[in-house]
Amino acid sequence: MKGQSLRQANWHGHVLATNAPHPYRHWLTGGGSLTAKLKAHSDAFRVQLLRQDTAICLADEANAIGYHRPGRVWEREVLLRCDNTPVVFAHTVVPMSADASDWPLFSALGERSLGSTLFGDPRVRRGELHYARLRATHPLAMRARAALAAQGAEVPADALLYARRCLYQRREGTLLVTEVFLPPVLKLHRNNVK
Ligand SMILES: C=C(O[C@@H]1C=C(C(=O)O)C=C[C@H]1O)C(=O)O
Repeated sequence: MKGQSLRQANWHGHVLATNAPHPYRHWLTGGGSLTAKLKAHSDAFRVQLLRQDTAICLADEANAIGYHRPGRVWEREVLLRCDNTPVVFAHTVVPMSADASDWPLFSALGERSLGSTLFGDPRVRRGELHYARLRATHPLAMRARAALAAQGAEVPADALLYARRCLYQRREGTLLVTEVFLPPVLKLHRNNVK
């Protein structure tokens, strides 16, 4: 959809135009694992687990995971850190109907990257990437800001937060990953080591 730029977060089919200049394009687009990409742009990569428990999914993600209305899911939230700087707030939800055979490693991930279990598993199918600019009041924008504030780091009040979302499927299971990119990600540079 040429020319269509990023739109406000309601996720429905907003495709990042391939030609529109966008500071976050490098991070919002592209296949492959975000973990791998972040590792290539830092000397030290870490997943900081914030929470992994059951929760009620967000209103704008219920439909994407096959729920008719917001309902209980397994929820995982992490900060991805490059050289100890938080650069992504990631939020993943899995329907409660999923069983261990659908996502065998999900429940015990800890601070291992989810991506390390998704990419390279031939049974995992990755859906389309959807993009959004999150309103300041979007729950994930607020949670990202709160997570950073709890770490003593601030996201400038006027900073626009851009996110992408992708549905993964494996056997009968679905898993929805939302990655909120934090302004410091723009300062990363590809390292020459790898
Ligand atoms: C899906 C990936 O896994 C990353 C790691 C996550 C985690 O550990 O919870 C969540 C989202 C991703 O940014 C990836 O590396 O592409």
